[in-house]
Amino acid sequence: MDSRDASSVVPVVPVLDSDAMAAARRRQGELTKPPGALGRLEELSIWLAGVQGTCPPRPFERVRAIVIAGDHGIAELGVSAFPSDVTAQMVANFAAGGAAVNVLARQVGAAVRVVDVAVDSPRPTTVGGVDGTAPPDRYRVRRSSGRIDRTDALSVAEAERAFAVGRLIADEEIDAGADLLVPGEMGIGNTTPAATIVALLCDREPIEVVGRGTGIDDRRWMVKTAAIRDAMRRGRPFAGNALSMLRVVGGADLLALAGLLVQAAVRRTPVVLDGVIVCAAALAAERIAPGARQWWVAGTRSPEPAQAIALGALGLTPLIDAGLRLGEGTGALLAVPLVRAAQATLAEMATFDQAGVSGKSEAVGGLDATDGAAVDVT
Ligand SMILES: O=C(O)c1ccc[n+]([C@@H]2O[C@H](COP(=O)([O-])O)[C@@H](O)[C@H]2O)c1
Ligand SMILES: Cc1cc2nc[nH]c2cc1C
Repeated sequence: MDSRDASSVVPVVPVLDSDAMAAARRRQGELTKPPGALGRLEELSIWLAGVQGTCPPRPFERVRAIVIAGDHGIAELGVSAFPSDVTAQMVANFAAGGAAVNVLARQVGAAVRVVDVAVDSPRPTTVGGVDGTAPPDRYRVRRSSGRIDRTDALSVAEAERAFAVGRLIADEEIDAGADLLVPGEMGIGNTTPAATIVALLCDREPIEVVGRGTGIDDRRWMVKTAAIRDAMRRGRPFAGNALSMLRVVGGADLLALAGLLVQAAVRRTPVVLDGVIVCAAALAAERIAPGARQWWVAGTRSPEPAQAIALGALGLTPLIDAGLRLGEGTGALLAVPLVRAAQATLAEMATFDQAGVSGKSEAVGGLDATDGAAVDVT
């Protein structure tokens, strides 16, 4: 996992289908609407053609929300408004179908899978596999990740395992037919390692990345900022190697998320990104497997400052900005109807020719068919 063995896990990421994207861009210009009038739906539809390799793109049939759960030793410092016990309690709530992610997944016809990679409990708190029949030990890396201000989050072996678990989850889901993945997470304290990773990868100060997480007061904010500072000091020597950095100042959940995001790209499967933790993992994943970001769309804007920094570095702009700061994949699930709308409009709208509508634009200033529409989403 350190520089000597990182090369063994650098996967090759395929590129989007540029012919399908060109066809989608052309078709957008022929549909019965002024050029660019469907705003971000147009750019999204072109991206969908690129990821599916076909124009028009197909409707999504199997959307999967995958909540990666893990605790963090740094929580014992008081960097969160809640105690670590809440992680396991929320995992039980996910299983019972009572959490926000369950409700929002039902709204968009997605199933929720919860994976305990490092919850602070003696035994795994979740069932295993796509259908809940695999041994949960297969996915569990350890009991809570280490306290990153003074120890490594994981050993080298644990980190390799966590990254492999994320890749395994993506493979299992895609093999079972998933055509759109929505990764989320649950873990008290996890905004601290997420902010640390973004600061190190984007060369920012702790004060620029620290956020209020679950809603901390000023006293906890100061403790959290100092924790990020101390963790950054430990992580800085690894800033050139994203895998090692996740091992030292991230955690099992962040590594599993990074593995899942990389493998989704390798398997040509689109992903909707959620809040600050998923985006921190995505930033690291793009460093591990350059080009992986082409396969992701940013679903939601989080008020956490590190998320905006991560997305800026990835060149991604969130589809919605509704003030969500829950995690679990909830913000990303809210964006799924927009992704579906992009597919449906490109696939189902009539062209000017078909509808007998005059398609010649008289816009002053020569409004271009690509204005506001065919922007490069990579
Ligand atoms: O997704 C986000 O941007 C987000 C922002 C703030 C908090 N969270 C969630 O809250 C937990 C982490 O917050 P904290 O304060 O314990 O670090 C974790 O379970 C996340 O899912 C998530
Ligand atoms: C109750 C609760 C639910 C959550 N879901 C994701 N992070 C969370 C943090 C808390 C505290």
